[in-house]
Formats: sequence, structure tokens, C-alpha cells
Amino acid sequence: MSDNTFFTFEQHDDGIAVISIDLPGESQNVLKMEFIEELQPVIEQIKTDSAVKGLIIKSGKEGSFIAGADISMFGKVDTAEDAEKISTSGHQFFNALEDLKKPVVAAIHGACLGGGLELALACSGRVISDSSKTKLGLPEVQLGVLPGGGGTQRLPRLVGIAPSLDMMLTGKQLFPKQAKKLGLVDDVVPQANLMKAARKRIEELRKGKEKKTSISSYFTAKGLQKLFLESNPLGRNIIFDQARKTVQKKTKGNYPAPNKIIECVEKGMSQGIKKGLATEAKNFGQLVVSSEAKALISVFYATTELKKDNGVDSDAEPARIKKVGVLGGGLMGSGIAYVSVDKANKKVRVKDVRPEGVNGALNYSWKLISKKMKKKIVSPSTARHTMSFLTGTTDFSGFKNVDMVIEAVFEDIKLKHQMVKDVEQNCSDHTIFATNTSSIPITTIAEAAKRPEQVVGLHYFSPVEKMPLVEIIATDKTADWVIATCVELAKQQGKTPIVVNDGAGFYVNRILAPYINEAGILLNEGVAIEKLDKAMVQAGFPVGPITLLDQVGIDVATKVAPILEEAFGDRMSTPRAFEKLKDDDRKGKKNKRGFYKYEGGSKNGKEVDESVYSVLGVTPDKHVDNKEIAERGLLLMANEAARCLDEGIIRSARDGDIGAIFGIGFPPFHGGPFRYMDKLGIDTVVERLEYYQKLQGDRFAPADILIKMRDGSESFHK
Ligand SMILES: C[C@H](O)CC(=O)SCCNC(=O)CCNC(=O)[C@H](O)C(C)(C)COP(=O)(O)OP(=O)(O)OC[C@H]1O[C@@H](n2cnc3c(N)ncnc32)[C@H](O)[C@@H]1OP(=O)(O)O
Repeated sequence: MSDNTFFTFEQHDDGIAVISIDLPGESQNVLKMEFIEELQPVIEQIKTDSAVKGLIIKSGKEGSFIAGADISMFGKVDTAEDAEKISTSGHQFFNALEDLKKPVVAAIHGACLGGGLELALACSGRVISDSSKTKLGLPEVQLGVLPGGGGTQRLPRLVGIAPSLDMMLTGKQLFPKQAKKLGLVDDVVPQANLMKAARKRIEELRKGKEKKTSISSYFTAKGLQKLFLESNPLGRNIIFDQARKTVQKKTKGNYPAPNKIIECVEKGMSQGIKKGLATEAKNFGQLVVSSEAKALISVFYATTELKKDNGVDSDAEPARIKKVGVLGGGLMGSGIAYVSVDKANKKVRVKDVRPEGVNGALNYSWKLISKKMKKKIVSPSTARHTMSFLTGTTDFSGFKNVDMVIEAVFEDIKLKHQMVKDVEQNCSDHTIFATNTSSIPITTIAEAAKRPEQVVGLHYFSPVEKMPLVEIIATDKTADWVIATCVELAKQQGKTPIVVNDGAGFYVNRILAPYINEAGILLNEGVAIEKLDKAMVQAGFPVGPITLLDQVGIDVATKVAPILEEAFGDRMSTPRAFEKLKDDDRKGKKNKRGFYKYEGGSKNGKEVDESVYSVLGVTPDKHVDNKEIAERGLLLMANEAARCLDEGIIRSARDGDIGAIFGIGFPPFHGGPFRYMDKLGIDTVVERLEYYQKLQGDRFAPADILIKMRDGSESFHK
């Protein structure tokens, strides 16, 4: 056995060599240049050593095979040419591995992502553990780059063009069974049998045994696609054209990586792997230095940092949460119950005044868990076991031992006060009272509490199981251990939490309001509904402001709006358009009366309800440039975010960026409102705000902090 810095190398009597990767001091294995340089001579040695019959590459770390190329390398290169060289060096190493002429099998347990999967693809075989920690994918697109270690060439050759594009364009990660089904790996075995399976695979490869594709697999939709479309140039063109259309629809041209991925695959499939790899390296280089990649990588680092943040400035420890109580079995309560039981593995007790409410919440979880069962992500017994942790009641029975109660009842202060009292009476002294209110100040809710230090806001976004953000709202009195406990629970629920201070609208709704209001003002001036939505979607938001209003509920928005207006004055005044629609009993999607028509079928929510214009008394014929619509919305949101930082509502620009991206869908390629302002330059931000202030009024007045920062030539991020 020889020791190296990044791996150990063992040569066994049966002729099998084993490289075990273990980067010192890191929780995840990543591919660094120094690591590759150290590995290269060992591969050369194996090539010439006749005693070595086969090689197994495994990880020495628990739960991490290789998480990809070291992302920190990307920040250190200045030019596209330098980044291209990184990719080319990787190609040389992976090619050498592929050309070894001896079976090389990757034995994978844990994250096998990006460059990690590309290494595995250069091996002659892959066996993986059936652990839930094992995930395979090429997530580079989420960082604004592309698989630069040969992934765009080897993956389509192994699993087919269409499935590989699907993996690379979405960055999705596959569970073991999905990876096997796709043909990405040869075998899935329990972790304890991984080395045995790798040895077996080496033997099979030595005997020239391929894993057979069964004849029936050609008669599946995928099999036929492969046979008729992928095997000829005309068919391949159809796939690439379709992929480009889908990309354009999704990205609106805001992200360069997806089209470059398609270009690499197309080149490689039509002109051979050598040309494909050269295109891959070139495109990789260009993307690494792009502003989009820089922004998306900053989002990766911010979320990684947040995973370690306990949310307070002290080292307060979180309390252990074994059981969660949820008050209210509506949409929010049901979602909260689901993430608590299925993601966080807590015992959950749901209370609703109506038995139907309780049943609704239980059914909600069962539907989502059944879906996972159907996709074979969980077994039927695991699904039943999870469900056994979720129970319901119409009174407070079973609440005595809950460690945290999360209320999601109607937005009514009297009711919330009653809940606080009920919880203090029916639960334990240590029980935390968390409220999911989106409009009532937490301080006001805590007024009814005997233990206000245990009252906190826990603001989820709808639908809870999908939206990644949780805002944790602290009052002056909330204890640090309570905040730390909520942060911990939110992480266990699979969420990214940001801790914010109490104030009207907290952070997310506060910065959302001026952006939505601006759409209302433009609408009142006669700008068409679909134009407003299109302009913001083109600018990078997942849905436009008017569609969002229909989804959230015009009644909900008009309930929050006066609270913000009272707190912040004229700059937040509710546009008359929204009030008029509320008076016309238009709540949006929920009562099928909104800005759009909700008639079911394909047009559901897609066709504007023209009668809105007569309710508003406007003719939708005003032309405002899309760029202006987008800029006004983005600037107002960023300006308000700057105020939130100045007032201590958010703890950092990092939290403000993540809150806006994960809570609202602020265009990720800008990296969040603070990175957006840094990118423009604070002087430009102030100049543009002042320009609109002159034309449109004082709602565009730049925040004080921006004026100060402009004068000091500062930026939010270093
Ligand atoms: C040439 C190639 O094609 C290009 C590439 O490979 S680009 C990289 C592609 N890979 C990725 O995008 C995966 C990124 N990583 C992840 O998604 C997650 O870290 C993970 C799923 C692997 C593990 O998640 P989790 O267990 O929650 O651990 P997490 O806290 O995120 O990470 C632990 C540490 O590993 C680091 N890390 C993870 N992946 C890394 C990577 N690819 N490069 C550098 N550091 C990485 C994190 O920054 C963190 O560092 P820290 O402890 O010093 O803060």
C-alpha cells in the first residue's frame, strides 16, 4: 500500500488494484488539479504493470464519492483560455483512464456529481450502493457552466442523446434505481457488497461480458427513440431542435450554458469525440468567466454557508425536536406537516377544528409519499412507516409532548392570540410557538404570550414542499435557542432558512410589494396584462407579477398591502387597480375570478380575462418598453432590499440575495438584488432610480444607504 496526499493505493494478491480517494480536511471529495497530477503516474504504473488485472476506484469518505471539480478553481481563473486549459487537462487524464486497456470500475457510494460522474464515465464499469446518499448527476448547468470533463461526450454515448440532454440541461440528480434503469450504472447493491460487486464486474469485463440490453427494452418509448431518432443525422437534428426550443422557452436567452451543452453534444455526435471534447473545453472556458456563472456560483456558496449558520450571533444550541404540532389543516398546514414528517422525520400531530381539515392534511402527505413510492424512491413499507408518524386531532389531545407548534390558521389576530394561549395551556413549558403568518407582526402575536421569548415567525412559501425558502422572524424578545431550533428544523425539512427581524412584511413580502405595485400602476395606466407578465418573465422571473397575484390571491395581497402602506407611507400605497378588483370579488385562481380565465383545460390561467379592463376603466393600449417595465420592477425591489439591510431586517446581503431568489424567484443569473446592484454599480443604481424618480415620483427615491455607498464607492459584496 502506498500513501499519497489525496488517495491511497493498494495492490491485492488477486491482481486487483484499489485507489481510495480521500481529500484531507474536506468533507467532500472534489477534483483538484494537484489530485489529478498525483494520480496520473499511478495510472501510468498500472498500465505497464502486468500483475494488475483491474482497477477499482472508490472513495475513502463516507457519503461522498466525488462531488465534482473543485468549484473554487473557477474563481481563480481570469480568462476563458485559462479555464479551457483546466478542461483540457481533465480530458487528458480521463482519456488516459479510458485507454488503460484494463477494466476500471468505479465503486460509488455517496454524491457522484459533475467531474465525479465524468470520472466514473471514463471507467469501463460502474457499480453503486443502494443508499439514499448515492446520487448521480451532472449539475454544472446550475452553476452556469457545463460538464467540462468529457461528460457532454461520454454520457450521450452511454445512455442516449435525449436522456443525456435531459440530465445535463436540468442538472437533475438520479437515485440509484433511476441510474440503473437509465443504463448509467451496471449494478446497484447494498453498500456492504459494493467492493464484491466491483470485483465481479471486473471479472465480467475481463471475460468480455457486456451487460446485456434486453430485446424488450427496444420496444419501450425510449428504446424506439434511440433506434429511430438517435441513430441517424436527421433524427438527431429533430432532437437537438426540440432541445433548443425547450431551452429558449425556459431560459428566455438569459442563460448561455444550456445552448453550449447542446452544441457540444451535437458536435461530438456528428464529428466524433475528439472534436466534441475540443468544443466542450472551449465552451467550458467561456462559461466559467461569464457573469451568469459567477452569479450562480455565488448562490451555491451562499446556500452552503447558510447550511452551517445557526441564525444567531451567539453559539446558542438548538433544542431537540422530536414532535411537531401543526395548527390548521389547510394548504399551508398540510404542506408544513408533510415536510416535517417526510423530510425532517418528526412525529407530527395536526389539529384542525374540522375533521375534514384533519383528513385533508393526512391525505395531502399520503399523496406526496405515494408519488415517491410509485417512482420507487421509497418502498411501500417505508411509506407506511412514515405515515404512521403523522396523526390528527380536532382538539389538543396528543399536544402535551410536542416540542414545537407551527400555526397556520386564518390571518386573524384574535384567533392567533387564542392559539398562543391554547398552546401555552395544552403543551409543555418548553414548547416553541411558531406562527406562519405572512402579514401580522410577530411582536403583536407575542403580546398574548406568557413566554414571548418562545414565540417566533416561521414563514413558509406555497407550495411548501416545493418552495426552498423559510423566513424565520425574530422579535426583540425571541430567545436565541428558539431561533437556532427553528433554523435547525427548517434545514431538516430540506429548506434554506434566513433569519430576519420583525417588521411589516418581514423581508420577502416587503421587497415583493413595490414590484407588484408597480405592475398595478402600469396596468392602471393602460399597459396590457400579458405584456406586464411577459416583460418580467423575459427578465428572468419564473412567473410575471400579475400571474403571481392570481396565484397568491388578490384578497391576500390587498390584505398585506395596507399594513405595508401604514408602515412605510406613500411609496407602498396600494394601486387602485387592485382595490377595484377586490371589490369586484376577484380573488384570483382560488375563486376562478382573477386577471386570467380559469376554465380548466389547456387555457386554464393562460388567457387574460378582458373584462378586467372594464372593471378598471382602462383601455390596454399603452406602450411601455419591456426593458423599462423590467428595470422599474427590479430597481424597486433592489431599493427596498437595500433599506431592509440598512434597517437590520436582514442580517446580511447574502441572506437578502438568497431570500429574493428562493422566495420570489428573483432572476438567479443576477445572483440576487444585492449582487444585481453590485454588478450595475451603486452609482448607476442611484442614477437610474433618480431618473425614474423625476419621471414617476418619489416611490423611486433611492434608499439612504445607496446614496452613502455611492459616495464611498462601496459595494455590498467584497
Ligand atoms: C469540470 C466539471 O464538469 C465541473 C464540475 O464538476 S462543477 C461541480 C459540480 N458539482 C456540484 O455542483 C456539486 C456541488 N455540491 C453539492 O451539491 C453539495 O455540496 C453535495 C450534494 C455534494 C453535498 O451536500 P452537503 O452534504 O449538504 O454538504 P455541503 O455543505 O454542501 O458541502 C460540504 C463542503 O463541500 C464543499 N463542496 C461540495 N462540492 C464542492 C465542489 N464541487 N467544489 C468545491 N467544494 C465543494 C462545500 O463548499 C462545503 O465546503 P465547506 O465545508 O468548506 O463549507
